[in-house]
Amino acid sequence: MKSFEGLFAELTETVRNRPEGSSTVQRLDAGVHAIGKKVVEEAAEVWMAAEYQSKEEAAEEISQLLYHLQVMMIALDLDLEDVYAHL
Ligand SMILES: N=c1c2ncn([C@@H]3O[C@H](COP(=O)(O)OP(=O)(O)OP(=O)(O)O)[C@@H](O)[C@H]3O)c2ncn1[C@@H]1O[C@H](COP(=O)(O)O)[C@@H](O)[C@H]1O
Repeated sequence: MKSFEGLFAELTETVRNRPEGSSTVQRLDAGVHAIGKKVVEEAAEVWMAAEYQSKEEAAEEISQLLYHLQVMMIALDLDLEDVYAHL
């Protein structure tokens, strides 16, 4: 099973190698504004799933929000320690 750290390492590698067809590369190329919109959209989907859908659907939305937050971290050249320092 993938962890937060494992996904971040995978995305960092993906961005370094820029493989053909990577949606992560496309999202990063679209820039911070587009990534920010996706973060807000996924956060709203987490909220709606939490209130009106199943726990499993909420968990899936949360995983997608975590992914888009990691894309934002990479766009801003933040690493895990930069964020963990504030936890
Ligand atoms: N964990 C994720 C992940 N979570 C969410 N998403 C993206 O976020 C979208 C979910 O948003 P929505 O439900 O709003 O779907 P949508 O409306 O079709 O979204 P858009 O594609 O239009 O933005 C998915 O369709 C994916 O594009 C992810 N995309 C990639 N990953 C993982 O990231 C890694 C690298 O992926 P690639 O860059 O595609 O190789 C792989 O391990 C993937 O599993």
